[in-house]
Amino acid sequence: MNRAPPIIQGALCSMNCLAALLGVFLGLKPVIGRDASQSQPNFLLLLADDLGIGDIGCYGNSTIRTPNIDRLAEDGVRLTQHLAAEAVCTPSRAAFLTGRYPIRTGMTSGNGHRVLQWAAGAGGLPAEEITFAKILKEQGYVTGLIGKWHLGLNCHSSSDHCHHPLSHGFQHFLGMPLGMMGDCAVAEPSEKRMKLQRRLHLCSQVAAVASLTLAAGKLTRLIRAPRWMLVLVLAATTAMFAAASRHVGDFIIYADCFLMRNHTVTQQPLRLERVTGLMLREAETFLQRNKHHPFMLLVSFLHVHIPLVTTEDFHRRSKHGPYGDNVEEMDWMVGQILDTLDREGLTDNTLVYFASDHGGSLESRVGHVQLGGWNGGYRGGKGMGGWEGGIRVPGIFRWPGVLPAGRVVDQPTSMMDVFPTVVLLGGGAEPKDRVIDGRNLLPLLRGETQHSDHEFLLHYCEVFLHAARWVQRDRGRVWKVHFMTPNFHPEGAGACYGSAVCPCFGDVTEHDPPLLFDISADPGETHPLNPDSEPEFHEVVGKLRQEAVRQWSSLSQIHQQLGTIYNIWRPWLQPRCGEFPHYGCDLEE
Ligand SMILES: C[C@]12CC[C@@H]3c4ccc(OS(=O)(=O)O)cc4CC[C@H]3[C@@H]1CCC2=O
Ligand SMILES: [Ca+2]
Repeated sequence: MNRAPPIIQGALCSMNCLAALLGVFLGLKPVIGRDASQSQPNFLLLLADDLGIGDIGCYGNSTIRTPNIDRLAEDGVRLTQHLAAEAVCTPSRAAFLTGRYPIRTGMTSGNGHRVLQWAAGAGGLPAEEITFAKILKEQGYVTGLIGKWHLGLNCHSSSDHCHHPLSHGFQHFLGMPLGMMGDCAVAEPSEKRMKLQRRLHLCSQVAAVASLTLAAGKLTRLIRAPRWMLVLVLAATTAMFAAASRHVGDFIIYADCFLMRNHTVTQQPLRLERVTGLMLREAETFLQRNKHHPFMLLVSFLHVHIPLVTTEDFHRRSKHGPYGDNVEEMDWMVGQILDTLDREGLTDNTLVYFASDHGGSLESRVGHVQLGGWNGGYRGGKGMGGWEGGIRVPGIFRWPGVLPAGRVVDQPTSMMDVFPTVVLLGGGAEPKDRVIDGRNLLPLLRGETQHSDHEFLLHYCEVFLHAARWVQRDRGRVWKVHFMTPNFHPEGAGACYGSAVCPCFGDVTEHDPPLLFDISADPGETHPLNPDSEPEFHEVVGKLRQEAVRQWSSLSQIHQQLGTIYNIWRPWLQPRCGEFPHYGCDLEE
């Protein structure tokens, strides 16, 4: 790495000293040079599922009430250009936990699968990947995960738990190994059921046509077979597929929608009406039990993913239908957890972080009722690799006395930055044997620097590079180019209505020259620049192309964990409780 010449080092040193003095003036405690064993802060990480950045008050929403999240921002630092590494769940969460782009960890695909699709699939976060939970555990932290995982479960048998949270540094787990889905409530819109049913119908139609062809062959004496055999084949295939497609919904509820407590399946199928209370109670007991010990607790909400499971108390409370009710309930849950932190005297020594795994889903709607989130003034949403609405997420940090209250940071930051930030604060070190793409956020959060440590951020959709961002520090500008964008349906609609998410390849437009935006001046990506309007067009595009090639050549060969063979349902990997023929259980009180 290049070292700065002595004169600049001197200047940097005095800048740091000034920043430190300013910190003391503002009442902030120094954090550098702390004795890790005495002052390891606790970490409470709160992660929403599918929440749009425009859905909370402190990011501009004036109709959904989120007083608890807003207070977190008032008392801490709010990031306005905080970015998920991908616009869907599995790759984004893998990057969050490892600090690495999903293309490095294999937590992506090149075939349209996008996320892990079955709890009984074989793909998942590889054992050799290092999560911040693993490092913090080694540093003496008690680590816990409550809620959604979606990073795999088993490799070879239904209980090897090779990808389970407890194999990745978490010591306590209560939650859904896959995550909440529309199909967990047999509700509309469905994410998997409809597609599976469509496939089964297609199969039954093919079988019917084959049987009819046989019949015709027999009638014309071209094929020899007894008539009863034909009738039987025709009836059996259509009955089988009709029955199968009718029971697909029940099958998914059983196969994917269940709770695990550590290594045991404790509720199958999940009892939707009880899960919010269960998660809250678990968070409370975790905080009480570990208040005398450094801890890291990740509360990975099942809110605000469809089917928008909301308790009776919050029904029809918001002005935004079932989605708004669900956001308001999640905000209330945040308040309950923060209250516990207060009651247990943990607030001052706990760094709290709040974010969403990616942007709100524009396609989640039934008729004209919108069931997905709103991404403020940003274009696009969940599943769209490059457009800002899919990847720009809320990002709030609070640590009283250490981080300035009410600070707003507009610089680009990534959810991958949480990895080095918590690892270093916890007294650990970043792994040296692999590329870590995240950057320590502490200097930026404390105001010791005004600049993002990222010069480039690349925005992949599966393995396809859809867009890239360059922070041109000397000019204070943030550029973004789009190499590919999804084609919307209907044309110009702003989303891929009729599908769960937009595709990453195939039905996309490749831009040559790429679309260029000055994100600092045009965050809504409304005015693409061209070589005539922007003299730096070719320089910026060239720079970003060069970075894309540089990063591509730094990758090593790796198995795609979301590829088809790892991402299909394997009966022998199916976690279950109960005994044949009475599968299912409820061991949670
Ligand atoms: C439709 C699909 C199966 C469902 C896949 C899906 C499910 C849940 C998602 O939400 S989250 O990212 O976990 O929060 C996202 C997706 C996106 C891809 C969907 C799959 C495409 C092919 C297929 O059969
Ligand atoms: Ca999600």
